[in-house]
Amino acid sequence: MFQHGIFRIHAAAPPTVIADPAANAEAILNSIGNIDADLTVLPELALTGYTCGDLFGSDTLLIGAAEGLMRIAESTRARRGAVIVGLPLVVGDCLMNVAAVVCGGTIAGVVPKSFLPTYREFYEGRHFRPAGPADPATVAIAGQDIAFGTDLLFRLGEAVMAIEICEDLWTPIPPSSNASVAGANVLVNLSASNETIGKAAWRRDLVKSQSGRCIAAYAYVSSGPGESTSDLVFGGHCLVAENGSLIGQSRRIGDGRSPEWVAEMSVTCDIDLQRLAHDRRVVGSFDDVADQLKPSYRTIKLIQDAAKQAAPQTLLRYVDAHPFVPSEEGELAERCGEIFAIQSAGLIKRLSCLPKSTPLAIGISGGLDSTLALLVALKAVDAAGWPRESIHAITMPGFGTTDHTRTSADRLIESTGVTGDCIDIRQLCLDTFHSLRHRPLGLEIDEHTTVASLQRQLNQLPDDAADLTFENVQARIRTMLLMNRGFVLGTGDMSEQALGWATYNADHMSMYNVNTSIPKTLVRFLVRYAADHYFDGQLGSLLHRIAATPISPELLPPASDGTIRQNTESSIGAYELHDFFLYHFVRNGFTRDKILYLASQATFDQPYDSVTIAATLDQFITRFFRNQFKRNCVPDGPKVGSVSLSPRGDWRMPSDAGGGSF
Ligand SMILES: Nc1ncnc2c1ncn2[C@@H]1O[C@H](COP(=O)(O)OP(=O)(O)OC[C@H]2O[C@@H]([n+]3cccc(C(=O)O)c3)[C@H](O)[C@@H]2O)[C@@H](O)[C@H]1O
Ligand SMILES: Nc1ncnc2c1ncn2[C@@H]1O[C@H](COP(=O)(O)OP(=O)(O)OP(=O)(O)O)[C@@H](O)[C@H]1O
Ligand SMILES: NC(=O)CC[C@H](N)C(=O)O
Repeated sequence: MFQHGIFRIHAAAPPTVIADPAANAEAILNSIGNIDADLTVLPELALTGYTCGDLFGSDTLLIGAAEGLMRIAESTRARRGAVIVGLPLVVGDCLMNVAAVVCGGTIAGVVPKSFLPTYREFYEGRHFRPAGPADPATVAIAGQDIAFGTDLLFRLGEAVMAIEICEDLWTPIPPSSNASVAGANVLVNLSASNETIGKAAWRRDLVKSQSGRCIAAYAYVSSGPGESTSDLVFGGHCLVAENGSLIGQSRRIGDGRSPEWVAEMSVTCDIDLQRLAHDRRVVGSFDDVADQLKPSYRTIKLIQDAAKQAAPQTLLRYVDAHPFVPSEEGELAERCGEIFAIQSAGLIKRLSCLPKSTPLAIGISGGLDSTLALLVALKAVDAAGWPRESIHAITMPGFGTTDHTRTSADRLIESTGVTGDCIDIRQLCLDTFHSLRHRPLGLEIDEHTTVASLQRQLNQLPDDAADLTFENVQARIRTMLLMNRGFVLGTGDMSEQALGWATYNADHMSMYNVNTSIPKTLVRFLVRYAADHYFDGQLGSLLHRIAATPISPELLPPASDGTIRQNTESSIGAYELHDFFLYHFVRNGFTRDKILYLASQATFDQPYDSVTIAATLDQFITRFFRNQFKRNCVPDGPKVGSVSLSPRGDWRMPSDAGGGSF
């Protein structure tokens, strides 16, 4: 068993020899012999082949299948993990289509198929009896009584496995639905599902949606092309899904890749059982149906030799370094389009509650966040039929404003047809320092100090000069000016809120914040998307220039060459790390150790060493807890994704909770 709740599943459709159990057992053992997995799943009736027809009536075939099962069971004495294989089994006076679970050298239990397809190309009812209330609780195999029934769950470490067989999944209420409510988190399907046009997509959708509905892993293995092709062709489609997402799938006949005939299909995937457990706890409605469940389930604990439990350390699961930014271009564009539409729709509705053409005030810094808010506002006023002039885009240069962002801001305002204004806030700030008797960055000021003289002195300060009041006064003056101008559109993004990287009651406050649920790592892609799809020409190129600007609050003076000195990421750590932590901390509820482990498996844009990653995570956790008081009074704004920090909707936490133990 891996650490951190990682459970490895190998799903395989080995070569099949119709009606030759010994050959099939041999092929299975050859196929899975070197596989190191917690669970190996093989197809429906894999020991005989699914397409044996009336040969299922042959004693020779049935005895051979039982012998094949014993061989596979024996092989698990020397291997890690459980194996689940399909075979025909005599139960009382009938023949049943079953899945046998073997582990640690023994047969742990047998689960029969509940729903037999006997329509169109299928006629299982001719050979088998479905599971039913009269089924025995045990069945004799090679002189041993083995647990038998659809009420069996198999526990291996943190995994609780339930089994269904092919058609079971294609019914309105698959048996795995009840089993999941009874505690199963790994649902297994042994299948023989032939390929016809469009069926693979349907099968994949069923697997994905059942894994999502049951908040579980779902492993599906269909018979391979070695089955008889008298009438049907089987593709060997193996799929593993986890809570609605496909984690991996094998090749299959008809997948459009050559060569078309592959004897053996398989896929190996790592499932995250801790993530599933977290999601089940969070979705409180998940087991509301529990008291309507039929008879209780029997749980069989699988025993394996302790010496064989050590697992490989290389994770097969892809750990996305940028969970908020899809790496595939098409998916990224689709996501940006959807998010931009949600942001605009949120604002359009809010506008509908205001007197027409109320001034919408936005502070335009030339940075990414305010640009995105402006673009959303443009979309919203256009859609609401308000004139663009109702947007009041105001630049408010201060002591730290650089020419680069100032120029971007001016050009942005010019090229969008909004009402523009520029208010130099420095005199107001100087007056405020006087009133507060505050020495900005330690500099002496008196009645002779002018904005120009103060700016000169500020520009000569060393790079490490710091003064929080100096920064906050500028931010608060800007907000005061905006608030007296109209309905203020907030610009702060979700990552800033997570870290508390905003001045309380300044850029933290607004009347509506369209960026409230946008992670920082996605902002530049949203701006680029808008540039490419809605605002082409000159404005489009300007937006691309803005998208390339370093992230900075520009509250401290620029460096002597006029460039941005205060780089946010060098103060608080890289946003790509913070967004990674935010996703796993809030969305998945993972521990510090688990987040560090996942970070060690991800490929970030920058090559951070483990010390930097750990230190940045500590900074994230400390800031996240310390700054809940800011999040507890944020303005309304649209949620766009599963991760959201709204104190009304998604993340309710006392402001005085300590993060010491996290
Ligand atoms: N704020 C945000 N801004 C931009 N992107 C954001 C984001 N939060 C998550 N994302 C991204 O969205 C993607 C999908 O997120 P992930 O956490 O995997 O989301 P997932 O659990 O797969 O759910 C996808 C969507 O379906 C919804 N869902 C799923 C299952 C059940 C229910 C229900 O109501 O019962 C709803 C869920 O709320 C979410 O909106 C990820 O790439 C994630 O990083
Ligand atoms: N020079 C400025 N002129 C007008 N508004 C400003 C100026 N500087 C900051 N603001 C306003 O304050 C908000 C927060 O500024 P800050 O620079 O701290 O954050 P930011 O997240 O980097 O924002 P942006 O990416 O928009 O610069 C900005 O989004 C903007 O609305
Ligand atoms: N073996 C089965 O139960 C096959 C039936 C299933 N509906 C399929 O076509 O894949």
